[in-house]
Amino acid sequence: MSTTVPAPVAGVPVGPGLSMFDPIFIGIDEFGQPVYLDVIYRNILIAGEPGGGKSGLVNNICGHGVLCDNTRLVLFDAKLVELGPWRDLADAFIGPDIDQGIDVLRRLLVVATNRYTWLLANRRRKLAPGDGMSVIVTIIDELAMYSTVLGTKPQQEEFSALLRGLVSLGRACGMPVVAATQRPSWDIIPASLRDLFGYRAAFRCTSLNSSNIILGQGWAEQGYTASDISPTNQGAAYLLAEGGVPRRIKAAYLSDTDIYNIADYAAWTRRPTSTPAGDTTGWEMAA
Ligand SMILES: Nc1ncnc2c1ncn2[C@@H]1O[C@H](COP(=O)(O)OP(=O)(O)OP(=O)(O)O)[C@@H](O)[C@H]1O
Repeated sequence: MSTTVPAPVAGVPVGPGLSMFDPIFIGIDEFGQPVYLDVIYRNILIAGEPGGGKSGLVNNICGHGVLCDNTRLVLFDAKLVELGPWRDLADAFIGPDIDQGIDVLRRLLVVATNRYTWLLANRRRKLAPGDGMSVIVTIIDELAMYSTVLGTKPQQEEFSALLRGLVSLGRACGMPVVAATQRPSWDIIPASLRDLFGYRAAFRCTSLNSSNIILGQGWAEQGYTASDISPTNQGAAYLLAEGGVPRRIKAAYLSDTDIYNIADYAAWTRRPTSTPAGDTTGWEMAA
């Protein structure tokens, strides 16, 4: 009897695909226990002063997302380099172009409406894993660039209104939003927008007020303030999950090399293995 050893390339094992319906590992709490997020039905607001470690949390979510077989990413990064490593894996990558940002948000709202029409027709109120529809995660790194810096005032207002619409609509139809900003101020994060985020992560802030703007009014007075995080403790944050109490966490850190390694591996797992039917583009299939 002879045995055949498969060629190394043919034998590369593909790990079981992750799912956006799985909890996402993002780091540890102050007792060393692992911390997970359920991003699928909750939007996430991430804010804190520059250099506090926000991009670590954002990259943990991107890293999980690209390794999922049922997940599409839509990335907004006016600085290009923060989310740039994931750009080839995204349905859309929007740089410092507010017109493109507005177009993509409008398209996402159409997709969200289509999904609700489908849910209604199927007597359902939210998307479930067996529905066969992809999860579309929109990630915005530096929200303030689109809402206060790029474009004209009417464009910024339109961007903010569309984003508010997506944050309101997205969670039950499998289209969560992750938004990060280094400017925790009322003009960037009004309470009406903040309260639509089921998760809020406050990285180091300079004042109690900034921390309250992220987590919600009154938390600093109860002892939960990101202004007590040391400037040298990058990656530490208070994480508030809807209905809970803020929890001190330390986000897992991915170096640039780790990020590119994950992105390369994800590109390999997502490589086309057969010709798609017709001429449907990935973006159209997202609906
Ligand atoms: N979880 C972490 N553990 C250890 N070091 C970290 C962690 N997160 C960040 N750092 C360190 O802090 C530096 C700044 O972090 P990062 O760029 O994530 O901050 P940021 O809040 O995203 O800043 P910006 O607002 O300027 O984008 C990193 O280059 C890294 O050296």
